[in-house]
Amino acid sequence: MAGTGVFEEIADENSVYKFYSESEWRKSSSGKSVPIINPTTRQTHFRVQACTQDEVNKIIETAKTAQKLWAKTPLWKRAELLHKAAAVLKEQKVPIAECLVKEIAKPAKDAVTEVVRSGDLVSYCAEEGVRILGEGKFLVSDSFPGNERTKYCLTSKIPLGVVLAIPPFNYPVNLAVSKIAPALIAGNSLVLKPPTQGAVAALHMVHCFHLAGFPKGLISCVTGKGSEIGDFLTMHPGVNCISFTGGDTGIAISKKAGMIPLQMELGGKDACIVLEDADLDLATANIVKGGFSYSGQRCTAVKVVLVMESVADTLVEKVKAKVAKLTVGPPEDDCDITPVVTESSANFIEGLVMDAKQKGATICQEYKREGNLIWPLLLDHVRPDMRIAWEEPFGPVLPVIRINSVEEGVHHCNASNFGLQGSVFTRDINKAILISDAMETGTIQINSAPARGPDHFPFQGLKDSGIGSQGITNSINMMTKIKSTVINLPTPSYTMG
Ligand SMILES: NC(=O)C1=CN([C@@H]2O[C@H](COP(=O)(O)OP(=O)(O)OC[C@H]3O[C@@H](n4cnc5c(N)ncnc54)[C@H](OP(=O)(O)O)[C@@H]3O)[C@@H](O)[C@H]2O)C=CC1
Ligand SMILES: O=C(O)[C@H](O)COP(=O)(O)O
Repeated sequence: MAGTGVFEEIADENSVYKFYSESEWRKSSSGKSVPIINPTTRQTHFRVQACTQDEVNKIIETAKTAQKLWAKTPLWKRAELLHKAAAVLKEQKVPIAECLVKEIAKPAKDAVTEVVRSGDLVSYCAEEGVRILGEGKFLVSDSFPGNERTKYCLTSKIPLGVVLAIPPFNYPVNLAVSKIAPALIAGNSLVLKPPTQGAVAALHMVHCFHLAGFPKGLISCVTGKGSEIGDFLTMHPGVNCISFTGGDTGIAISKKAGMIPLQMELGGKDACIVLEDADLDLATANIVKGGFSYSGQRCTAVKVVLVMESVADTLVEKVKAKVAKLTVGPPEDDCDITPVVTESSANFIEGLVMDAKQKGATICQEYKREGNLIWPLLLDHVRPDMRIAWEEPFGPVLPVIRINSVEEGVHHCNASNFGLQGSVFTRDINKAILISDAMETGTIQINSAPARGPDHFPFQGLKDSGIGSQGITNSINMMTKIKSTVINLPTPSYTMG
């Protein structure tokens, strides 16, 4: 149960969750709180502190001081603490998962999986950090024209300072630790601003790091609405790096942030191209899993199917049959399709469906909605003049566009503003490689649905889908800077010479 057991101290007497600063759980001096609406009941389920700008200033000041000491902490000790945090996180998977169920309507089993995956991510990050941060480069000067061998250059990776982490609602724990763990192992301090929906699960996760015993001020968590404190945080002169996952907000942040490294993982319109020679059962299974798991609220969800006309009828029939078997209902019952995160999301999704219906798309199932719960829907014969051909619903609604050539499919994919992932189903590996090379996205999956994981794989988006690359190794590298030390010799020196 939230706010009990080891988590007792993180909520106040009115069950308002506190924010985390200087290794203590605190109430905001604003005296205000932000409600978290349960997507299923549409009632306020939790409240978190609405932090003030002064509290943010204090947190960043403390983070700066803490980072200086942390950078002097041996790498193996940093790793040891991360391993401890990972263990506590996994031990506490049940209460944290309960929060995910109530705050973001994540199906019960997936909620537990998110927490366990997060613990594994933290441990892997500790191990990877020990390996890659312990290595540097050694360069000699005589490889560049005109130089003798008089200079030895040693490079190492140094921390950036204070890293600001802003994850989205759909993975408030996993996409938080995917920023926290690399930042910490690399010697940075970390300020987390969790999504409002998902903030309480994130606060529980932060408490696991607290219980692991990280030094005072190294990790902080500030809560409040992104629209109210977001700009203050992202434009704060004390922040040295921003790692953000979310929607278009990230584009706005990248325009406002100062001259600091940015890691942005934004939206996607992941296309799934199905060729005539595809294994249609395999494609069907992946389209349904990829399109409808967590009700389509994944940046890597299959968001448009581009199928060759000759196999389209068969594929659509197979997908329809599988969609009919999806269970729909509350996350507590571990249903496949659960309410989408907010009423405004549900309204947005409905708008896309109505636009497509009005313009002549074939609605394969009856459109049904109760509150935030939208029944899974397949839209066939979608054309490029329909909004759903281009916009991401972030809901259980999947458009199918019938194509007459591979080029048509690749063209549709590349005409999108997004470029996160894509997938292609074919038995011809040569064709698959050519299509993969032609698709302008950060990753192409051959014969499988798009996915971020396993979490050590590089994960990146082109165009409006992001800046930089994630994945454990890339995130650690991104949260460091190269420093060189050059040894200048009085005379040229050649090994064995
Ligand atoms: N590429 C990827 O890896 C992923 C991309 N996404 C994309 O994210 C979107 C859905 O997630 P959602 O959480 O709604 O995305 P948002 O962009 O609305 O929010 C993401 C985070 O930004 C915060 N935020 C809001 N306004 C500001 C601001 N002005 N300054 C700083 N932070 C701010 C939010 O806080 P608050 O909740 O308080 O508003 C939240 O923590 C979809 O478009 C989806 O495609 C989602 C997951 C992964
Ligand atoms: O936020 C998202 O949607 C993810 O980054 C996708 O992760 P997944 O592919 O592992 O679900």
